[in-house]
Amino acid sequence: MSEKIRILFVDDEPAYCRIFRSRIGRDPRFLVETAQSGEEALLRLQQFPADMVFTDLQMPFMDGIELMTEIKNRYPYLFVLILTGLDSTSQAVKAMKAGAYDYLLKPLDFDMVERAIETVCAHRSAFRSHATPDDAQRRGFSFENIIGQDRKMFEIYEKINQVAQTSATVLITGESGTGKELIAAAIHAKSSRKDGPFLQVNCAALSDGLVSSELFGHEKGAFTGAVGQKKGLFEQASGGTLFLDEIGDISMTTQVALLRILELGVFQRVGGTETLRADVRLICATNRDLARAVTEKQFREDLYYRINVVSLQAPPLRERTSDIPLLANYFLDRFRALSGKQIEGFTADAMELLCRYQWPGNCRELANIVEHAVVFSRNRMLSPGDFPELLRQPAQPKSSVTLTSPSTTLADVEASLIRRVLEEKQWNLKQAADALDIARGTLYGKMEKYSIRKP
Ligand SMILES: Nc1ncnc2c1ncn2[C@@H]1O[C@H](COP(=O)(O)OP(=O)(O)OP(=O)(O)O)[C@@H](O)[C@H]1O
Repeated sequence: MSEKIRILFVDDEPAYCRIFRSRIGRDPRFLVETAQSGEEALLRLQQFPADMVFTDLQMPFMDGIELMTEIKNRYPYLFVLILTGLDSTSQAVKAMKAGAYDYLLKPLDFDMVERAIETVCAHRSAFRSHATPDDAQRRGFSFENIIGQDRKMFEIYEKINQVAQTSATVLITGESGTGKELIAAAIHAKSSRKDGPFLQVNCAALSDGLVSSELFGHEKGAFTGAVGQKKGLFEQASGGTLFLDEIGDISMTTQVALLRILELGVFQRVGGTETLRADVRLICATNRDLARAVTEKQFREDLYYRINVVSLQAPPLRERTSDIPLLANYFLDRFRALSGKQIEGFTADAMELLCRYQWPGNCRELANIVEHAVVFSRNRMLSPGDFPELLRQPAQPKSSVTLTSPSTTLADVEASLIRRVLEEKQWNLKQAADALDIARGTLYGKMEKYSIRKP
């Protein structure tokens, strides 16, 4: 570790700042700065390019979560760790959901602090490999073109590193737009086959007949239009990796042929008799529930087990909201460069909007929305008005829960009632709490619990 690790410690108690500085700052590997409020921390960060921030949760004015949100907006690549007392662990959970890397209990155990710093450093350096000078400020968050610093993503990176060393067939599952193709490309790039080809095919985009000929090739005259011999992807990808996207959509006939390749390592071109040997690492992806397709007899069970030797699940974006600012800025950089516009960033409101939206189309949808905003915005900062109305709509119309629906739970009803009363009271918390006959703190807690926010 040649460079010193820069740590900003934020706590409104000066004594805590002193202790932290003297205990952690005496380690030659670390450089420590302290701040006694969220506002001071933000000022400090302008001069002190920290690698990580430790912040107390409860502070007057700007609390730890507000500070973290602001930091994530301005410096999406920064790791934030939250310090909390035993009495406020529920807040710590909230902080984790809002993107904290970890939380530590107060009074601080400095061995734990050191371990936390070392874990952050390990993650940073393990995934730093592809940083270019332009990426400098995003050190550690790009892993083979995959952007993300949520824990779930680090788990993916670790798994990619592990499976890349083997030749096992990998099944990547996850909703559309979660980056399955990037993960497949990363496995290839990290593997010993990296100098060989990486080819991919979207099975859903091809008709049944075409999939077979695309994968295995065909002989001249094998079918109408087969005017010459054609090598399939299994031959073209020899020595490399073949990525079969939307594997759940292939026909039973193709499933049998694939099974043969996986079991015996051989195949034949369509219309051919020659048995060819495949030297290809196979990575498959699907956004379908393949296990279910197996039970419904739409997918062969034996093939399912063959392709599912190692499985990797790409998390949906709504489950790693802490990555939204990072990704939004990444896409902004990309499209700003293409458009030549001088857009500086996102307003806080705009970022909040992006972080609150559910992203059914995941990273692809985020990329599209940022691109659209960059193309059409006339402002230096992207603001809520630059984004589609869709983002401003509440996730679900919770205020209209059908009480007779068998799936309605007590929590649904409570959330619905709270939302309705808040709307009636124009989001005046005191009046709403009075109307519901609960304390304002309780109302606030329930709003947190059900993610109810003023639109
Ligand atoms: N973690 C990420 N970092 C950077 N870009 C991402 C990330 N995840 C997805 N993207 C971008 O989002 C788009 C969709 O990603 P990708 O094609 O890998 O998703 P997918 O899961 O394979 O989708 P589908 O199931 O629809 O094929 C691409 O432009 C990709 O570059």
